[in-house]
Amino acid sequence: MADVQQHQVRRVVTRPSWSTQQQPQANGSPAVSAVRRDSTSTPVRQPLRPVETCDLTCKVMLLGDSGVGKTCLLVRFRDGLFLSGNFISTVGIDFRNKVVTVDQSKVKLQIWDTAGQERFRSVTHAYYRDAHALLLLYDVTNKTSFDNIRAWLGEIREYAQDDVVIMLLGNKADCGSERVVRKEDGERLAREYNVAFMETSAKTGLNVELTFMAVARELKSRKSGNSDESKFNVQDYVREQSQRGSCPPCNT
Ligand SMILES: Nc1nc2c(ncn2[C@@H]2O[C@H](COP(=O)(O)OP(=O)(O)OP(=O)(O)O)[C@@H](O)[C@H]2O)c(=O)[nH]1
Repeated sequence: MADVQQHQVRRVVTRPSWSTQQQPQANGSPAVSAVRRDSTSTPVRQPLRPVETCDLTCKVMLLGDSGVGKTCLLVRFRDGLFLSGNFISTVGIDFRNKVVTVDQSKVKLQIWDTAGQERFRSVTHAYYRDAHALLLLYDVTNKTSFDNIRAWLGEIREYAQDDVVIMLLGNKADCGSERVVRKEDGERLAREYNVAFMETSAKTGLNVELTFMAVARELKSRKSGNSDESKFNVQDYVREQSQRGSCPPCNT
């Protein structure tokens, strides 16, 4: 699978960093106050922000060729920003958390941003097995990134759990005149592999919330095993919501 772009600079080197400081306390109680000393050495009590407790933690991985927009999609979802300008390629793997609310339940999404470059593939493979959901991106302005999707799905079959939730995303949908992959081609490929499909834009925010909320809903319904909720189907949900043309309310 060829890397599709050359890059100027490297993003900060990141390593798999499962920091316990970002986890809620085991007993769910709020964190205690910390003591800060000011310039006169008088102790000043500073309340720490309460640690948010969650009903469910899901590991979501972003996959796809280098340059398709994985980091931008994550940043758009988590911070509501678009990283334009020079493309800085991810090195290795990194993760960010975001808590969303699904039907009164707090779902923590641990979103792993992987390097798309081939030389990091062996590093990222090691993380597939733990993932509950995989967002597989191609760039609608880059045919090679689309053609490589079959190879990515092969790797997913090899390294991920059989029941992992997979969503195929055609990113950069805002690039009208540069588009070389038609939406119908993405839909057809998704149907062939029986995975959910959406076109997204990290630049405009198109379908970004919807993507992550659909994943959170699917994983929550699987976890709950509740007869009504277990009827939830991520593909139907995505289809319905995209036809409505708007994102459902998502409380973050
Ligand atoms: N127009 C447009 N540009 C985008 C979009 N998403 C990302 N880009 C641009 O595409 C380039 C690559 O984006 P990244 O998010 O760094 O790509 P990546 O998939 O994380 O790349 P690697 O870290 O190398 O795997 C950047 O210059 C972004 O500004 C989008 O939705 N629309």
